[in-house]
Amino acid sequence: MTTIAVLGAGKIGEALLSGLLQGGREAGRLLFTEKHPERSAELTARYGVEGLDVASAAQRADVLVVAVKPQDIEPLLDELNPVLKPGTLVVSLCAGLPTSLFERRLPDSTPVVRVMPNTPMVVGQAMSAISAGRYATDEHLALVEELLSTVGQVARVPESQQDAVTALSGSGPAYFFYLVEAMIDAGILLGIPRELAGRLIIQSAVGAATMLNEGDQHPVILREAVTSPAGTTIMAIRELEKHGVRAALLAALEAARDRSVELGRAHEED
Ligand SMILES: NC(=O)C1=CN([C@@H]2O[C@H](COP(=O)(O)OP(=O)(O)OC[C@H]3O[C@@H](n4cnc5c(N)ncnc54)[C@H](O)[C@@H]3O)[C@@H](O)[C@H]2O)C=CC1
Ligand SMILES: O=C(O)[C@@H]1CCC=N1
Repeated sequence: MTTIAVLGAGKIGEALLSGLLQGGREAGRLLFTEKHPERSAELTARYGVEGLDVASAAQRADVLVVAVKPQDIEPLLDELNPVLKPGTLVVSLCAGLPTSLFERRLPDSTPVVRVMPNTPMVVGQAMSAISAGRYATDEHLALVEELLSTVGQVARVPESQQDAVTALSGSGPAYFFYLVEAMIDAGILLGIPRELAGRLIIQSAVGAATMLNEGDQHPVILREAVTSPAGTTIMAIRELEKHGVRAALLAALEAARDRSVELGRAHEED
């Protein structure tokens, strides 16, 4: 069985470890590195997974999953370069960083797969998009696909689409959390106690998501079915249109895509 080491066990690194364990992977086949010792001890206590240094992880693992912030990639690549075993698959979860950066900074012909996951991985509901680097074969892609399909859905995309994907599904959960937060505030405005407002909105979100996921109807049809002539919903929709919410979403996702491009450019030909 493949041994996987997560390099950088922060929010998404932990989501992956916990998702893989829930998906049935043995703790003994998972490793992680973490530069903060207290964080490392906390994760070992929580999941029974061993934390170690980068050189030992590179020796023992078949797959190294890089999950540090894009801004922290340089020192990690410097550390990894001299200790990487030939043929080890490097999987990057880093927003914006192209596979070419890893290929340039790691030993010749290192297979690299770029992934954009998202945090619903902790509940086995991730959306992950994967792209092969220059030296990654179809078998490498299939291995990453198999691994990530235990924690959610996986789509193969050309690497040229990864910045846009980052704006859509990578950051996507944050937009929904933001909407839920704002709608709960609206409940407070309307005099509903916070706990009840939370229940009403969260269950509405779960119900709507299930209809989108399990039914075969377009979101427009589903929204129209709620919008009665001269009813309540159309009054709310008019306000959303008046305040440019659709245009705001288009601009927001464009800004997220642009930031992903910028994060990659910061490491061009260093
Ligand atoms: N948080 C999210 O929703 C998503 C994050 N990502 C990507 O995942 C990566 C990690 O993001 P987060 O988990 O949110 O960040 P985070 O800051 O929570 O985690 C990064 C972890 O890496 C550790 N670290 C940094 N340098 C290290 C090194 N040289 N060796 C060992 N550990 C080191 C840090 O101590 C920290 O715990 C980023 O590149 C981000 O773009 C991708 C998709 C979604
Ligand atoms: O905000 C970020 O940069 C990361 C990448 C996608 C989601 N979170």
